[in-house]
Amino acid sequence: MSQEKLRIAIQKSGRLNEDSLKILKDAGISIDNGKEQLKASSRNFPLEVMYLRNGDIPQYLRDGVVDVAIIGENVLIEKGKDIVKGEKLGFSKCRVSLAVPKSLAYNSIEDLDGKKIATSYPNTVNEFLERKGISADLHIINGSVEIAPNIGLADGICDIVSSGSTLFKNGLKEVEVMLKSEAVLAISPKISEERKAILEKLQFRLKSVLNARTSKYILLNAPNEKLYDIIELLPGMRSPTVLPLAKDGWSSIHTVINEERFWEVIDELKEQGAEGILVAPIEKMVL
Ligand SMILES: Nc1ncnc2c1ncn2[C@@H]1O[C@H](COP(=O)(O)OP(=O)(O)OP(=O)(O)O)[C@@H](O)[C@H]1O
Ligand SMILES: O=P(O)(O)OC[C@H]1O[C@H](OP(=O)(O)OP(=O)(O)O)[C@H](O)[C@@H]1O
Ligand SMILES: [Mg+2]
Repeated sequence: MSQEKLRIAIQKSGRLNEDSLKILKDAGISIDNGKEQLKASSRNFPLEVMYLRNGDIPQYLRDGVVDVAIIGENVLIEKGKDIVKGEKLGFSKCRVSLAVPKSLAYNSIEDLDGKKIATSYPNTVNEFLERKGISADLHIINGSVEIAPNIGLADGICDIVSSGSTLFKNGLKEVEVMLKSEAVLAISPKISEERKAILEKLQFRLKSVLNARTSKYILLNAPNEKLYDIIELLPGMRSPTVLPLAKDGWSSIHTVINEERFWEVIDELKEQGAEGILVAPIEKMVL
């Protein structure tokens, strides 16, 4: 059997680390994780894990030192345009935005012309401003960007926003959303054919986990005369399963539904006479 292993980069510590390891675990991949180790192997999947800084990962992918990575899409946009973007992984959702002090009157992007902007994402800001025909003076810093206007370092900032609480605490307001981001799989342009075959297996497993995370298995009881109205609200993977109940004139309907869709139709289901609605998580979903 081939000894070939796929090398994956995971953020060493920070916002992506835990969810990245969790998605691999949910995909049935066990990683022997000595806390201080920078490298680890899976015992049940041909995978070698390298723990790296998120910001360094594009370069490692470019050089082919790692084959694949879990990384914030915003980092790829900033410094990994040549890296292949794979599946979106549904966690670490955020946006990259421009913000200015609350007290500043802001009407349009033109208000930033000639101003000083502090950021860790110079390429993203430059591209955005260029598209808008605006030129600004960028001040590149690596962290605590939101404090810059308060200490007289810049007129505005560009940084990651999620809940908005960091902006709020620093007396800033979000004025332009430049892009939206979440964790993605990123693939080295130098990956070998042999490792690509392992990657395809990994992608298949990740897709099954992601499908399962966004879907629910639902069971409900319905009076037979309402069966078809209820089924219409619940398109299943192929079609819902209908089983007769011991009680005459009633059936049980089982189906798989996107969780958001479930909340959209719940009131209608009840109006149509659905009872005893159970919603259960799905562990894996192979389509
Ligand atoms: N507040 C947030 N909410 C949601 N996602 C976020 C948030 N902040 C950052 N992210 C996402 O998580 C990624 C990692 O962020 P984190 O702050 O842990 O690391 P970093 O400082 O950008 O990178 P490095 O690993 O190089 O130190 C970011 O690139 C972004 O995609
Ligand atoms: O809108 P919010 O929910 O407040 O999140 C946004 C903040 O989160 C990130 O910083 P992080 O906490 O990762 O700290 P860091 O500067 O050490 O990366 C980002 O750089 C913002 O400062
Ligand atoms: Mg951060």
